[in-house]
Amino acid sequence: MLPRQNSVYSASHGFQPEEIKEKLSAFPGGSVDLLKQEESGLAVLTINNPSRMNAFSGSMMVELEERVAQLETWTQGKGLIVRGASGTFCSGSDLNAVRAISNPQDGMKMCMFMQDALTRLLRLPLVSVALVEGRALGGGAELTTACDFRLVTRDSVIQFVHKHMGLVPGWGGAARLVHIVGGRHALRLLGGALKVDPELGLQMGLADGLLEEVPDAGGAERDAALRQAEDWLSSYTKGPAQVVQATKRAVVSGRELPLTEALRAEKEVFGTVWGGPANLRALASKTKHK
Ligand SMILES: CCCC(=O)SCCNC(=O)CCNC(=O)[C@H](O)C(C)(C)COP(=O)(O)OP(=O)(O)OC[C@H]1O[C@@H](n2cnc3c(N)ncnc32)[C@H](O)[C@@H]1OP(=O)(O)O
Repeated sequence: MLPRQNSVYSASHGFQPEEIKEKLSAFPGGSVDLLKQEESGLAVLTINNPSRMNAFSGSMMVELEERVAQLETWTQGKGLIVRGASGTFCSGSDLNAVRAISNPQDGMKMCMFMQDALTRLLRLPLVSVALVEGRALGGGAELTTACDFRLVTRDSVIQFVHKHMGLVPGWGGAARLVHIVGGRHALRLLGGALKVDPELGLQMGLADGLLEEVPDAGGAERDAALRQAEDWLSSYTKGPAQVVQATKRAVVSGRELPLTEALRAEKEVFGTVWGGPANLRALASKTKHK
């Protein structure tokens, strides 16, 4: 199979996704649900395993990769919200599955598979937001870093508990955390397994916004958090999908590539919108930026 354009690993790194998918599928439970709203160009990805605080079973890891593949081909998409079901984000990998694949070979394969899926998630040409309600622990904390932004609710805690588990992040979370908060804060969060409440998250730059509390508790409050996240995201997803996607592509290049390569990549992206329909419309209407 040809390596995917946005993948981290290929066969030359010993990456055999089909093999690890088969192994992971032996640990079922829960689901990863994708709801695409064609009209608005917004999608909601829900990590859904409430009886285990939305921990990732093996089959959910496989489903996550499948949902990312679906989003990679969504030409009309503009934004993505990643959330957990039933008012909590995600408690990391399912410890029952982890125990069963705790040998080094399977651990490395699972690590490559999840790093690859989450890197492709972050590289999607969509503006992505993790809506963090309740707890985001271990791999759940890593998942929040695979989104462009993090919005948190008053009750939220993001905690890289890996050190307490005798681990370090294995889903790409350490590398991404350093990019988000810098090496010093990343070392504090990983080395101290600090509980990041909204205040600390905002102060360190891990959180991009605190959502308002809505007095009516329960299901209505959870929907209210989703509505608020959609409103927040809509400032960045206004306009044609082609322009939103081009903007995100230019940022991904700038974020990941050395300057000369990033500039060349930006030129390629620029070529996709220069003289395009949105550009011609703006020129014809003599847009003023007051
Ligand atoms: C590279 C990836 C690294 C990783 O992700 S390692 C995994 C890191 N995550 C953890 O260690 C989470 C361990 N769990 C906890 O700390 C607590 O369950 C947690 C999330 C704080 C919730 O506490 P409480 O609100 O008191 O609820 P509880 O403990 O009764 O949990 C409810 C049920 O959910 C289960 N659960 C929670 N997190 C899980 C997980 N990661 N894997 C498997 N099962 C998990 C928990 O065992 C309990 O199930 P049950 O009701 O006893 O059958």
